[in-house]
Amino acid sequence: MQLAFTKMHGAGNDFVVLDATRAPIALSAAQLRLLADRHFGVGADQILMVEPPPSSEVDFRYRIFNADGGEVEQCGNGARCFVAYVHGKGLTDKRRIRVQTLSGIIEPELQADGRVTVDMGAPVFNLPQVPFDASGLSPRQVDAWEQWPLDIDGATAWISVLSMGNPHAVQRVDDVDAAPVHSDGPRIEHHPRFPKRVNAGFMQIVDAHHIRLRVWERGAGETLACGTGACAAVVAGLRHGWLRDSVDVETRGGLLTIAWAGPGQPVHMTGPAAFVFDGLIALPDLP
Ligand SMILES: N[C@@H](CCC[C@H](N)C(=O)O)C(=O)O
Repeated sequence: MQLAFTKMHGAGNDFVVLDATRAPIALSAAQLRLLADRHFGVGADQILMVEPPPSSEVDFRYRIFNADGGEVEQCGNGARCFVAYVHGKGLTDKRRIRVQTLSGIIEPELQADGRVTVDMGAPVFNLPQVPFDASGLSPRQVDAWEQWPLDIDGATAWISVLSMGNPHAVQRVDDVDAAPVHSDGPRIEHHPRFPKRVNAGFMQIVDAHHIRLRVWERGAGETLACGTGACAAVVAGLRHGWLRDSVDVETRGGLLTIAWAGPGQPVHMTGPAAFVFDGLIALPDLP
């Protein structure tokens, strides 16, 4: 099968974007893994599939697959690239778009400077909905919100747990460059208390409007930026009283700005979306 694709990135979180608006594209998990493979395929953290709207309520459907081939609910950097893609490829001339994702409707908007702002919806704190199994654990209160003790091979990491449509465990660290992202990240991702696995964020507070963040992503490993991870970290920092209003999130791939007005309110994320190249790949049949 010859497959046309576009390579994009949002703050270094990179994507293979596929246009399934004219004809459906069905790929096996093995084919998705090959597309994402940096040696044998195109290379990407996630594959994004642009599809026709499932109802008149929305303009498009957008599906997200991690590099490991698993379909997931939400992707913040992907949402920005999605908007730049449908606009750049002439699939719509609307600058504000309503998009159906696996975890609900989001509303991204293309700004005049080329950046994209996304209404990511309200964060979810209900633990079974994340999902996180807190049975038998005693939380500690940090300002308005609790942190949970997560046992990692006998050591305790204090984590803030929430969903941005997808699951996140955020911990505060003194120095993000020295954080155990590659050792603890996979342990947290696969921790039995997270039945659907989890994205593990490591956040250094610089000041009340500036954090540095690294994220070990479920199904992709450490990425240069994670949009939902940035939203989750800022929401945690605001609820714990470490941050104020609008916060710049410095990632290894670029800057994201996150604003949140409090529980029940949507999180707004602003950041870049960039085209890299268009291509064609011969994809073998892989069950
Ligand atoms: N890169 C993303 C998140 C992609 C999905 C995530 N790895 C998950 O499994 O939930 C972002 O920018 O939000």
